[in-house]
Amino acid sequence: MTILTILGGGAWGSALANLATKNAHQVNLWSRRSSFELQSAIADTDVVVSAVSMKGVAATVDRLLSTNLSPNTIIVTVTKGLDPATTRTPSQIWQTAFPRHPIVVLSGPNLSEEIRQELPAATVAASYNLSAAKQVQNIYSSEIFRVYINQDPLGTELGGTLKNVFAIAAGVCDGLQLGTNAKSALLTRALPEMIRVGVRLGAHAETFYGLSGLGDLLATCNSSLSRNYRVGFGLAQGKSLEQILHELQSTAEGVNTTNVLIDLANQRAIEVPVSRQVYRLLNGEITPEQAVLALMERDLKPEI
Ligand SMILES: NC(=O)C1=CN([C@@H]2O[C@H](COP(=O)(O)OP(=O)(O)OC[C@H]3O[C@@H](n4cnc5c(N)ncnc54)[C@H](O)[C@@H]3O)[C@@H](O)[C@H]2O)C=CC1
Ligand SMILES: O=C(CO)COP(=O)(O)O
Repeated sequence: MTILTILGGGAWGSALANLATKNAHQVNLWSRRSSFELQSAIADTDVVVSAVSMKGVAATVDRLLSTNLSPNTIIVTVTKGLDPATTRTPSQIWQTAFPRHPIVVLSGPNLSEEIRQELPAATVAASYNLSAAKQVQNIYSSEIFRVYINQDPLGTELGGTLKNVFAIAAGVCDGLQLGTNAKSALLTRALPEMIRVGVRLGAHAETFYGLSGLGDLLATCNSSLSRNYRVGFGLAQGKSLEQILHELQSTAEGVNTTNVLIDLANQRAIEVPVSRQVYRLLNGEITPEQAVLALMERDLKPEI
């Protein structure tokens, strides 16, 4: 039996707590509204899982730094976002704050509502520390949750993060009823765009063809369970971003990720045509129809 402490009691943190409990592990679920102190939640813990949204990562890191976490504790991050201040990923933030702890990224096509219903799913535990990735694989694997491992945490994390931008675009595509051809073209062109960004940031291209890249892209872009998809769908219906986010009452990381991604793309001259239209749409510069037209009228070029 392993003792886990899950930080963040939102949709994903709760689902991950259930998965671990069903595997007979001891789980402490802590959130900033908990009545007990973080120090007591992490006493004797083997694994800390950070399941807070991007806007809570810095504060959660600070809180954990103020505890006396045992140096052997594995830190798992499941946040799919980018830090607006530094453009860093959550695992990079955790690794900087806890340089001696093994950091594992857990990411894949894992819509929390389906996991809650105990439908079968697969995911990836990725770390530079293979032994830590294997421990997380063993902790979480079950007949309903199949966990693979790899040694590209950055690529694994960026797949789950960047696909949210395209999930917004996919929601627009479906909301405007553009058809199956358009949707297939969008998802296919999304993948090289994710790879272009990922490789420039130091990730391996192959990782994006796996569960955490293509897998999560397909799941999120094809499901109305996805909050990011619902953002795009709502924009296509003429709703304001503010209204959509108010109705969601939950985290849609793609909005912040798009803004940070465009900053990064501008700084490093990375070509991100689809993301750029999502950015212009989210920032009220164009309508959904104009975004589609802008993509169709780009200069003609070879496919690869
Ligand atoms: N829901 C899903 O299907 C999946 C979500 N994720 C990722 O997991 C992360 C959390 O998502 P959800 O649980 O779905 O979101 P949620 O909106 O249900 O919960 C967000 C969590 O973050 C915490 N939080 C927010 N701001 C905070 C702050 N300033 N300080 C401390 N804690 C703060 C909240 O208390 C809550 O526990 C996101 O990055 C999301 O992309 C990853 C895989 C699946
Ligand atoms: O990352 C997810 C599924 O893998 C959840 O997607 P949303 O955040 O768009 O709901």
